[in-house]
Amino acid sequence: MAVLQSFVSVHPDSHFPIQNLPYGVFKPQSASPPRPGVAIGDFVLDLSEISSAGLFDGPLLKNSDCFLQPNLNKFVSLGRPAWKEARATLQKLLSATEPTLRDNVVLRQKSLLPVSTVELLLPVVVGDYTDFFTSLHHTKNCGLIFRGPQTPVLDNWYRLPVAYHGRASSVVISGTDIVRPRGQAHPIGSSTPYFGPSLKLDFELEMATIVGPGNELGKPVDINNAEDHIFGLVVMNDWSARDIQAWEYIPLGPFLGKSFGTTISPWIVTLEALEPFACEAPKQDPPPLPYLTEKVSRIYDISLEAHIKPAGHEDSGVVSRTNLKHLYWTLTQQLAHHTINGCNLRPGDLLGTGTVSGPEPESRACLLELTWNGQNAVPVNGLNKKFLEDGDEVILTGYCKGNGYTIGFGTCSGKIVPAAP
Ligand SMILES: O=C(O)/C=C/C(=O)CC(=O)CC(=O)O
Ligand SMILES: [Ca+2]
Ligand SMILES: [Mg+2]
Repeated sequence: MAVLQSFVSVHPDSHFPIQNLPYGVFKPQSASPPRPGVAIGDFVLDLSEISSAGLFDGPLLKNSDCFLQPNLNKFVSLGRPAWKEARATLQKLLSATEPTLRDNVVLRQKSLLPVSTVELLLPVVVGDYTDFFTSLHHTKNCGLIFRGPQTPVLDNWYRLPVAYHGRASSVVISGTDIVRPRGQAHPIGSSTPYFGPSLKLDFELEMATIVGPGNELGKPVDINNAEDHIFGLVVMNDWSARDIQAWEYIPLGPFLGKSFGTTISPWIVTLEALEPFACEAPKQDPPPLPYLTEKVSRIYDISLEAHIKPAGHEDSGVVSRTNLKHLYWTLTQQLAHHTINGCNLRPGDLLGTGTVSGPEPESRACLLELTWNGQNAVPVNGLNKKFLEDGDEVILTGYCKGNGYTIGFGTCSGKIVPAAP
């Protein structure tokens, strides 16, 4: 079957072919109001223009103002039938054989803008952010490093997707500088804690679910309907100060070692675009309780990479290659578990998967694991790196290789700048 093509020319390696159409929010100029868009090749299609031109003409979206909003929260709240209708409309409008937009010079000039000329913003207002801990490999390694060899993975971990409540106010868009946090730490062998800029600043390569329709307070989401609440995924960096974390986290879990910044990629890739890359989730032993047992248990085959561009360098070097399919708990189990006590999720909520470490040493997805808490160095462009230094930039990316096209997430990047004086 011929691969669907757009009239917009798309490089074969582009993350954004017509098969993808991820959603973001942008400003054409710094003074213009934010509006939703989809990425196509090196362009962004302005959905407020497409909506104002009356081209969302399907039954669910024809009278909707969801694309005239400064964020995607309203659109993601509408649910999968509306998402499918929007995707069908946009795939038709952008296809090589459809004249409506292709041959309308005025509308094309208004609505198709080179992405290099626009400012990308957070795609949703994130009301709440939760971070799970669902890679067995990451959990085992952190357990060995922080708690020693007795019981690196506790029994509860195999029975439920462990998580902590993160901080939504410091979720930032790719490209935002990250200020090195200051805090307390307690180096081994020292009797009093230290206060100052973190000496063990790290990244965590993760993905995150963007919640679509929420659930009412007191009404849990059934595991077999959980997918209806997932709009799509982004790549996420849960920046982590390991020295602050190690000293503060017992007994209540991560706090200031993580709440100083969390970066997400600008484009939300929908589950519809990821469908060809769904694969069977790993077998779970012991079997989960009924409320976590799915009729079909799936995850996605998404290659993930972490690169570091050291301060003063022109090029970046890869430090981790992993895959979302290594996770033990599925995205739907994470979401259903989050609501099982009656907790309500709301459109635009962000659910991090946790660090996506795989089984091989090169698939360890943070410096804590790669350097074994600073005991070893990782080579980056001829340098030996332990933790992040001021001026270092971390660039995360994710993609799925299709037959003749790539579905990608673009990049999720951030540069470390010196701590406040
Ligand atoms: O094992 C621990 O004490 C915690 C390790 C983490 O940093 C957990 C975390 O943020 C969740 C994750 O990314 O998997
Ligand atoms: Ca994390
Ligand atoms: Mg964080």
